[in-house]
Amino acid sequence: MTYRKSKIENRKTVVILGAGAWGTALANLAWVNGHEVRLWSRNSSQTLAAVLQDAADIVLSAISMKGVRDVALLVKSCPLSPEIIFVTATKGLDPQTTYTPSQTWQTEFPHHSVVVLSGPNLSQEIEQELPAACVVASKNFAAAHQVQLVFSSSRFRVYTSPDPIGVELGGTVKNVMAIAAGVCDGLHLGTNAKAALVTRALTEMVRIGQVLGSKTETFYGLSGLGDLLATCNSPLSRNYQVGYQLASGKRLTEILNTLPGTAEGVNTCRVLMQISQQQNITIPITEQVYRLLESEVTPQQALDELMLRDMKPEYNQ
Ligand SMILES: NC(=O)C1=CN([C@@H]2O[C@H](COP(=O)(O)OP(=O)(O)OC[C@H]3O[C@@H](n4cnc5c(N)ncnc54)[C@H](OP(=O)(O)O)[C@@H]3O)[C@@H](O)[C@H]2O)C=CC1
Ligand SMILES: O=C(CO)COP(=O)(O)O
Repeated sequence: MTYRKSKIENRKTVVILGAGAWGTALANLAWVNGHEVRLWSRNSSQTLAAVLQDAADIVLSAISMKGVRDVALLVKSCPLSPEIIFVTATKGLDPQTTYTPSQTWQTEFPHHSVVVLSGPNLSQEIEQELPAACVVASKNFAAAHQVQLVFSSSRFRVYTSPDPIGVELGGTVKNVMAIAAGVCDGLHLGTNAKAALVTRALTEMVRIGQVLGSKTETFYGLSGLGDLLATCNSPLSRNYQVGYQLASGKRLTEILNTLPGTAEGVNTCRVLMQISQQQNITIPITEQVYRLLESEVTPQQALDELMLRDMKPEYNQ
C-alpha cells in the first residue's frame, strides 16, 4: 500500500515492514509529515522487491521479533540502494543468537546505517493523535537525525541518542517488567508495592544494560524509565495484560490466544534467562516472571520469593 501527500522539501520515501499496530501508527506519523510511505507485510499483494524499488530512503521494521531475521534475509535478497537507512522499532531479542533487532539488521547489512526507534509509545494513543516522545539512536548521528526529521511533529517529539543498544534494551527489557507490574496490579498489592517493583525493575534493567555494553544514563531516559512507566501503568500494554491475567489465574496459552497482537516480554524473558546464565547477571524479577510463565510458581509464590531474598544494601558498592 502506498500513501502520498502534498510535496514537502526533503521528502523521503519510507518503506515500513510490518502492518501491525506499531507499523501502521509509524506509517501515519511519516505520512502526515508529507513523506511517501509504503507499508508492506507478508500478506501484501505487492512483493517486497517491488515495494523497495525506486530508491527507498528509509526502511523501517516494525515486525514482531519472531519474524525479524526472516524478513531481514528477504530484504537482503532484493536489489537495494547503498544509501538506505534501516530503522528498527521491534522490542525483543532473538532466541537463537540472543541478538537485539538492531544487531540482527546490522549483521545482515554491515555497510548500512541502522537506527533504533524506541520510547513510551503505546500505539493506540499515538493513533488517537495524543502527544508522545521517542528516541532515535545510532552510531551514525547523521542517520539518526534524518529519521528524527521524518517522524518529528507537534504531536511526536523525537530525540537523538548515540546509544542504540541501550535504547533498544530499555524498550525490550521493560516488557518483562510490565508483565510483573500487571501481576502486581492483578493481585491488588497496592501503590507501595508497585513503586518498589518499578524502581527495582529499573535497577535490573541498568544491570543488564551495563553488562551488554549500554550507557547507564540511557536507562534514565525515554526509552528506559519512560517506557517502563508507560507499560507498567497502562492496561493498553499487552505485556501488562499478560501479567494482570496471570494474576487472575488464567493460563498463559489462554491469555496469548485472546491477546490483541504481540506480547514480546514472554519470549524476551526466556532469552534474558539464557543471557543471565551465560554472563552471570543477577535478574531476580525476570527470573520470577520466567518461573511464573513456565508455571513453576504461582503469582503469590513469585512475590514471596522476591520479598524474602537475602538482605542487602540498595546499591552494590
Ligand atoms: N503496539 C505498540 O504499542 C508498540 C509495539 N512495539 C513493538 O513493535 C513490534 C510489533 O508490534 P505490533 O505492531 O504491536 O505487533 P502486531 O502483532 O500488531 O504486528 C506484528 C507485525 O509483524 C508481522 N510478523 C509477525 N511475525 C512475522 C513473521 N514470522 N514474518 C513476517 N512478519 C511477521 C505481522 O505480520 P502479520 O500481520 O502477517 O502476522 C505484523 O505485520 C513488537 O516488537 C512490539 O514490541 C513498539 C512500540 C509500540
Ligand atoms: O512498547 C510499547 C509501548 O511503548 C507497547 O507495549 P506492549 O507491547 O506491552 O503493548
